[in-house]
Amino acid sequence: MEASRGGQRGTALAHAARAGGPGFFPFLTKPEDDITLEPLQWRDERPVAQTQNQPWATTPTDITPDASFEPALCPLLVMKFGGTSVAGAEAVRRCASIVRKAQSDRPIVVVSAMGKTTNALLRAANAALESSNVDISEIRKTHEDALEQLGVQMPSSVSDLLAELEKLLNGIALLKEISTQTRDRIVSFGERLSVRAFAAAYNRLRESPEEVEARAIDAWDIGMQTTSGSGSADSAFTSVEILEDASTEISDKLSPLKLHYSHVPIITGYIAKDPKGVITTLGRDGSDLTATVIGAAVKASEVQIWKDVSGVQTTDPRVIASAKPVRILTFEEAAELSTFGAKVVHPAAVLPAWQQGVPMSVRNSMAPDDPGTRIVPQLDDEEKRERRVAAISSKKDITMIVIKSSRMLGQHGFLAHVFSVFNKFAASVDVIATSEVTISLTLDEGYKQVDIHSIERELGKVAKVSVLHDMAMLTLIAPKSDSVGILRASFAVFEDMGINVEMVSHGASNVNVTFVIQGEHLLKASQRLHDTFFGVAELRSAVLELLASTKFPFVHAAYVLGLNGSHYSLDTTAERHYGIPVQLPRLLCNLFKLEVPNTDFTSVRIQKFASAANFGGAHRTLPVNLHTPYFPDAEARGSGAGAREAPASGFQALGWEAIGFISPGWRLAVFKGETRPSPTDFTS
Ligand SMILES: Nc1ncnc2c1ncn2[C@@H]1O[C@H](COP(=O)(O)OP(=O)(O)O)[C@@H](O)[C@H]1O
Ligand SMILES: N[C@@H](CC(=O)OP(=O)(O)O)C(=O)O
Repeated sequence: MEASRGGQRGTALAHAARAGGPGFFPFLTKPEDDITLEPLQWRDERPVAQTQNQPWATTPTDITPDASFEPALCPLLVMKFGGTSVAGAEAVRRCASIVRKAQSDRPIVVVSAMGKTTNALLRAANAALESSNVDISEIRKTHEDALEQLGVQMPSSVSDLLAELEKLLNGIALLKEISTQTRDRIVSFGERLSVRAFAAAYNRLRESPEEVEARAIDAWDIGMQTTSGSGSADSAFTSVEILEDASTEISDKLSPLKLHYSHVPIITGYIAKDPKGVITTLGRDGSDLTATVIGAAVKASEVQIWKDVSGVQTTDPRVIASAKPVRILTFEEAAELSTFGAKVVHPAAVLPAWQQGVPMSVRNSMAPDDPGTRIVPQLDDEEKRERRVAAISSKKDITMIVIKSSRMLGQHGFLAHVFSVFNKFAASVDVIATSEVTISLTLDEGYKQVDIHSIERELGKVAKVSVLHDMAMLTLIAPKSDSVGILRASFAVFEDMGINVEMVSHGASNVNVTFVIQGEHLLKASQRLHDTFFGVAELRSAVLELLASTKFPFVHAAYVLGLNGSHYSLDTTAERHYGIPVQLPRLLCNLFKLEVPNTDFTSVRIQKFASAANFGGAHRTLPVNLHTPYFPDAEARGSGAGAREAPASGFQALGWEAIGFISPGWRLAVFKGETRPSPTDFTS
């Protein structure tokens, strides 16, 4: 946590947190309730791999060995490298050396297609279909160049695969048709090529013949079997499911490595076969699912998802540059985050690891020493205290359907009928709200093509139906226990921006609040919400930094500024008075606005604790602190006695509403309404 970053600042943050809230204004925040999570089978008896890749892992001595655990069996570590992490020779070499360093943890490696190869394969298939143009030069070049730059001779398996791919595309060009199964077969080449290149790169790094060799493996050869069907070309959706028995077979195939780590398996992500031997895919970004299914099957010490970002960020860093890393998430939070649009892990991938209690992490292959994000069953108490909003995710291309019917009034079966229509057209509903006569719900069109017209026509027989296209969903991953403050702060943002919230889903999940708004507002609203929930920590640090570095020649340091809407009327005296850094009141004011939106407090004042003595009674001060209430009564003011305990009512009688504290020794005074204290109220 940030508290460990430095002396005064650290203490202050820890102190503020202890005072009962995550922010500077603990007197205005409600104490946090516990987050309740689904019960999990947490296998803490398993040995945990111990490497520099897992700085948080418990030491083996912390672990009580399970009597049923075969001592000679050592756990395996699953490491998945996404396409962005293996986009070229340099990237592949970097990842191979990350794996090599983790060798003592017996890694099982899962690799995606290099860079954007899956997209290139889909383009090649379309070109063959639509213009009989067979061209694999882009795909060939990606792999040939990488191997050449790695100083590796082209493995015959790679040239064989390229030849097979070309043949397949020629077939499509000739027949002028492509089934979804054939399309899955075409995209499977991406992963089949990349594991062979990765294994070759790994073996090139080996320094002695004793060092274990890497072996490229197609996932179906270790038992990755699904039902029949196909994956979507452009979304995480797939119609296939991994067969229940797959887990036993995967375990049978890979568990011998626990006893004798004979080779580094480099396994294709994303692809599988059905029982008839037809190639299937797990949906776009499906390699994460391959990794967690393997991790769960072998009860891995951890499943690491290596990407090109330092773990999960507070929001998509490509969209909002000020996104920050999230250090820890619960499985539940990670699952909600990816289901509601964050490209963190494949939406289905968290579940297998969660069910088996196998910890996960999201790491950065460009910065392997960065701890990234840990995904764990539960937060500890301190982490819970610090948690407000963990992250924000969003989805565009959402369709909202509003179904109005008086038939709903007091009737049963109406909802069942509505859902039967969605079922008939295989449309999956995301968010839903109902009233006596209206049902509002959203469909994610980006996820899966849905025949909206037919749904509309069918529902139109029993109700008035409106379809709103181009809607967007903004989801805050935040504990339900803190939802009042979060909803208040979010609505303040929407109100300020004049954005209509069409639908809110809150309470259905322990950890998420979802707003449906018009798509055109998405970017700006995400930015503002992100500033609201994640600008605070930065501001807090900046304020404390300034306070720490400010030498107050006069211990009593004020000043006052307006908080009128977005206009800050910085007090003109601030710069001259008491050496207060000119940016401090503004920072403080911004911080206050973020933490306590919709406030009608009009001024903020900072002061040094118990300062009166230093003035020898020559000034007046109001060192009031709601947590340790002090109040200068009439006699005390100007007496030099400084802080005296007094009832807050006296304070309010002056029209001054509240005072909190910033850090030990510093107080923050906040004044309400039109009362604007004059500097003479504070100084002699
Ligand atoms: N909340 C988030 N945290 C981290 N990355 C995110 C988030 N939302 C979106 N992303 C994006 O996801 C990208 C990584 O996804 P992707 O390119 O599919 O990785 P990979 O190829 O490793 O699976 C990041 O570069 C980042 O821009
Ligand atoms: N190659 C597949 C599967 C995958 O998981 O890729 P990545 O790990 O790069 O998201 C895709 O592009 O969808």
